[in-house]
Amino acid sequence: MGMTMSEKILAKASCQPSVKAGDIVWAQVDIALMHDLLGPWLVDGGFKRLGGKLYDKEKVVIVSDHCTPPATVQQADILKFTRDWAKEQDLSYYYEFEGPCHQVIAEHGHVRPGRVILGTDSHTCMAGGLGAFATGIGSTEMIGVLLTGETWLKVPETIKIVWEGELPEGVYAKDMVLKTIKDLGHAGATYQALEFSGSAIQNLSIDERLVLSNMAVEAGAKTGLIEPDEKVMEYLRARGVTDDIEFFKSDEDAEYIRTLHYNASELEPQVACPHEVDNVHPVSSVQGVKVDQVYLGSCTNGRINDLRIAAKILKGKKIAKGIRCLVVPASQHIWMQASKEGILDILTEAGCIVNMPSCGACGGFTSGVIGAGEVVMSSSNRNFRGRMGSPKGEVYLGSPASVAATALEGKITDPRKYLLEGVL
Ligand SMILES: CC(C)[C@H](C(=O)O)[C@@H](O)C(=O)O
Ligand code: SF4
Repeated sequence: MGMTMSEKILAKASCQPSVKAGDIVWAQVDIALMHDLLGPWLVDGGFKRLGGKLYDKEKVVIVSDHCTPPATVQQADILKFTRDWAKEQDLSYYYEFEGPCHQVIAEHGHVRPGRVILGTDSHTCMAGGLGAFATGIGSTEMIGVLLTGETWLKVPETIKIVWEGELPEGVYAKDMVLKTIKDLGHAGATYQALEFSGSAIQNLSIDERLVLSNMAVEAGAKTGLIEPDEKVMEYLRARGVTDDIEFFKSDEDAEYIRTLHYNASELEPQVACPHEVDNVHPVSSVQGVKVDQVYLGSCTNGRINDLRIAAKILKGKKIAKGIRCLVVPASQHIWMQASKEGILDILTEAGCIVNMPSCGACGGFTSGVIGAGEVVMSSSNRNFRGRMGSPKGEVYLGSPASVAATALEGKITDPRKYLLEGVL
């Protein structure tokens, strides 16, 4: 019997010729990722009581992103603790004020096909878009990883998600993943891996593939993998990775617990309505809902391609009166690129506020929180009650194009209206 990508990576990580779904393995961890909010200040006590010696200072990566820039003294204290801890442990890789951790570790070449990446953040699964087995763990579990470089994992069953055909203009990876989550349900893939495949996936840029993997956890999945290809190598080479890299691909006769088939050419823009990510409807049935704020950013959809799409829609126009449009590039690198391309000027002239790369507004941690009764259209990955502030607020999720079109009209709007002349 053949093996899936997850099975192959976990066989390698546990030094076995083969493993199958359901096996419990001791896996060696290639990258242990922590961020400020769920990092050192939580693990330090247990870590020190158990010896306090890191398994490998080259493999532990910390990114301060959730408390940046700090809005309260408590956040400033957490940030300081994190920074001091990274210094005390003499870590080779500590990043702060650069953007959300998942984007930052991808840009710095820490994410590579075949690696096992465990992080104290649920969206660690984003690294699956580059072919890594990546998943979120709790801070307590992280203590064991920091000390030993290993942890036990149950090899997940895999659900295959096949997208064939060509995406129509104005429809993006975000719409694909929202549709997939709608069908799976927000707990429909619990402890299972998603594997995205098919011609529509192969045709996606790396930036777009990362959107799919990022949101795998919103269906409860352990991870969301995409078979690596030459595009992945180009992405890594552009980020200074020169090593030879082994690709782990699923065998033809690998066993899947379930397969879902989709035709991308039939898809229309999708919107997740409050307060669950699987409460997804085509934009045509949600349009007209009035918003107070739009948010374009996050590790899900704050990359350069996302900002380019928004700039295309907003160029030479003004956002609707009375609403706020927060734009947060997903990293400093993306900020600089957007600045070079004149995108930040276009967005600012349209009336948007461009904030520094951070998790701050995505989860209502440091900025952009909403009050009772306020409504947001967001390009992020979660719309849980209270996600961006008041539990009496409402968050809708859509693609960057849907977010930009909504900013123009002040109400949820089909982006194809601005991208395709004469179609709507
Ligand atoms: C703060 C943390 C619990 C969280 C996560 O793990 O995903 C955050 O990054 C998010 O997106 O909600
Ligand atoms: S989902 Fe938002 S809060 Fe969570 S890591 Fe990504 S940008 Fe940060």
